[in-house]
Amino acid sequence: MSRPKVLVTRKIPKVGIEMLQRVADVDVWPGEMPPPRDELLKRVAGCNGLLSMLSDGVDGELLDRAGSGFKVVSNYAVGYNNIDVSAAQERGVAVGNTPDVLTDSTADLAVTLLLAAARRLPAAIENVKQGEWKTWEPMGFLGVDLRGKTVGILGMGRIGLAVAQRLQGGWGMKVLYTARTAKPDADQMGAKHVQLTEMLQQSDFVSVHCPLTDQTRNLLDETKFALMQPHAVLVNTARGDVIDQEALADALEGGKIFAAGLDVTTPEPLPPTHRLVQLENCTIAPHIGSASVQSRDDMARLAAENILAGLAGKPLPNPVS
Ligand SMILES: NC(=O)C1=CN([C@@H]2O[C@H](COP(=O)(O)OP(=O)(O)OC[C@H]3O[C@@H](n4cnc5c(N)ncnc54)[C@H](O)[C@@H]3O)[C@@H](O)[C@H]2O)C=CC1
Ligand SMILES: O=C(O)C(=O)CO
Repeated sequence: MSRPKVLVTRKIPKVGIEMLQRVADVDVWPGEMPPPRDELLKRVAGCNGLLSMLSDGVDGELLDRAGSGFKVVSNYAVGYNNIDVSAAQERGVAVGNTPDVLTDSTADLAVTLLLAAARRLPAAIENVKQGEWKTWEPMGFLGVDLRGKTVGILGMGRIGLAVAQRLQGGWGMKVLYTARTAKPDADQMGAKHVQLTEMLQQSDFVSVHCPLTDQTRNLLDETKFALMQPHAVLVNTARGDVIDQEALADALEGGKIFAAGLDVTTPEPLPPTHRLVQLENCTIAPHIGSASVQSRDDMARLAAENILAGLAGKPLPNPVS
């Protein structure tokens, strides 16, 4: 009997590739850049499984191109807004992701961005690099403190909760959160479930952790920035499209908020000429939330486990629906 075929759209840690190679013929796209769409469609034809990245659009066209033997898509990410899950379900294709194993690394990065933005660290570092550090400056690089302040968590899931725990435990911060329903884990730590408007009005820091969906696209727009406090710091490690990027740049430029720390943007990558990159009060990382050796190895393992289960016609260990 011939071995199944699996396409992996970028190099991932070898633990995942080796797991797949034990049962399947594995085609790993060799490029550092994502495969262009036509190449992706060409390579997926005749495959039985696809290990995809968050930048690969997995839609009806791709699933049809894969053919009738196609069984499973496993995203190398917890977020799966790049996958048309309904289209997969209609075709009997299972979809999986990699939750939990990247929660701590992403929460750590959110707190890092929050601190860096609050203390204007990138601008201060740039000052040293440019040889502009002349003396101890009483009024230089004044930032905002965290102790006892209020953080609003938009999307109190796994990562949102981990961020809330860090900020409450480390800096005694009061936690507000929005969610469609109250979250027992959050309520247990004393976090308060509120409406988005109240959260934005009352928070000194806002950290975004909801998935990108039709409901959350551009959720933070000009009207929402108008509610925020001028000393507020906004952090986004979820998806760029949850925030209207032009409205964010306006808010940062116009002093409607103090600073932002972003791990995700629209577009990605963000060109160096983009308004947000030019702003001194906008700290941007190139989507590295889960980029620790441990998390990326674990993601590879989980993503491969999903593929192996899907090929065997078994329920995926980490299915999305
Ligand atoms: N920057 C990075 O490298 C990473 C980014 N992510 C992003 O973070 C997101 C969250 O990941 P997890 O915490 O593991 O997911 P999760 O599913 O555990 O948490 C998301 C939470 O958002 C809530 N939510 C959904 N719609 C909402 C809305 N309209 N308003 C308020 N809350 C809403 C959900 O109920 C859920 O509690 C992912 O979907 C992904 O986009 C995740 C990992 C790494
Ligand atoms: O997992 C995700 O959703 C990411 O954005 C990258 O790990």
